[in-house]
Amino acid sequence: MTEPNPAIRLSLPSKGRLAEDCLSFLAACGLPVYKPNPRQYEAVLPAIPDLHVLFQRPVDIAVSVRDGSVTFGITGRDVVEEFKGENSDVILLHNALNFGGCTLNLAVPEDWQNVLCVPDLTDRARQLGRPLRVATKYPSLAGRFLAQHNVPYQLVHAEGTLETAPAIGYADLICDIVSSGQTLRDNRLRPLPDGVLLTSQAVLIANREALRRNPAALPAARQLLEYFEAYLRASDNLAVFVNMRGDSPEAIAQRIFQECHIHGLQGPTISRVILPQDSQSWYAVNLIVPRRDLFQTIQDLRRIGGSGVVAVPVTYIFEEEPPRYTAMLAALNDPNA
Ligand SMILES: Nc1ncnc2c1ncn2[C@@H]1O[C@H](COP(=O)(O)OP(=O)(O)OP(=O)(O)O)[C@@H](O)[C@H]1O
Ligand SMILES: O=P(O)(O)OC[C@H]1O[C@H](OP(=O)(O)OP(=O)(O)O)[C@H](O)[C@@H]1O
Ligand SMILES: [Mg+2]
Repeated sequence: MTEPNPAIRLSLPSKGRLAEDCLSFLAACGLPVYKPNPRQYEAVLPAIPDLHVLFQRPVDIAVSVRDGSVTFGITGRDVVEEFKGENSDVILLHNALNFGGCTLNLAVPEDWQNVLCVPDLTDRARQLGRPLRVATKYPSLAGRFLAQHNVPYQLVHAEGTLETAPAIGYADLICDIVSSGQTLRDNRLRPLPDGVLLTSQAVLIANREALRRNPAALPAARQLLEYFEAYLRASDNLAVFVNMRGDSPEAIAQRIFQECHIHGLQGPTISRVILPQDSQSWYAVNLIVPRRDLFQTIQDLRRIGGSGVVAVPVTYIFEEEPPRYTAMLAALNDPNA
């Protein structure tokens, strides 16, 4: 096997919520990661042998890609937004990898009865006669949001479980990640409905200058994006096969166009079923349909004479060009960026 190119680095989460889901996502995309030694912070991705895979903390991934020491990274959009800095070289290659979904929220103690929305925080600070102490690991995003909403605030930096800060007494409220909301409830905190700073999920980022400097990284970017896009597009769809009587493929297509809600990606593929003796003509119809439309599709196909509907998962749907790769090339060629 080719040795990885040390200059083309992909950093993946080493721990926390994203670590396992990231490896499962890559494997499901057909890009499994092989870690020769479980204790080592390096690995290979046999499908893209040029890539040198590293493992880092999610925050450190955002920082390493920003600095250019790492070319590509998969981490949460929340940490990318917090750490990318002004006029940064971080470019978002894929903004929705469909795991690590969460929001960054302001949450207050449940018993703050008069605080139901963000503007109420300003009144609360006035009553207390001092800025509100906000515990967070996102000082930049939290500071900007609170300033925009004219809330007098003082940030309290905290590591570990922030949700205990108000009960212990070293902060008044928190700004942290929420997913199911269970951690907030366990700590008698309540999210403010208009206090959502950001919706996050796992994203693929790259360093613009590292890509410009090293054109050998472009085929790796292309392959990552091809597989990610084709896999994510396919995971929402099913391939449906059904046999149908009819005089001709065109006649069956007409019935489908007139009677069905679902027509497939471009249109149905219809091919003749060869029978041992020449009786009636049968045709096999193939369609790609959104998973959520399966029930409707089965009913539609039955109504127009379909029999024996088979539905199977789709692994990949490749478009002619991965749109996000084209967008990446445009971002690299933009002389103002
Ligand atoms: N409950 C959650 N559900 C879904 N995604 C989450 C959740 N909590 C965090 N994330 C995502 O995972 C990323 C890493 O968070 P996590 O708490 O796992 O990191 P960590 O490595 O434990 O960091 P730290 O040591 O600072 O706590 C976050 O930046 C966010 O994008
Ligand atoms: O809304 P929920 O579903 O309860 O999830 C939110 C919690 O998840 C994350 O912490 P995590 O559990 O990863 O632990 P950590 O504090 O050690 O990072 C985050 O920091 C919240 O505390
Ligand atoms: Mg954590």
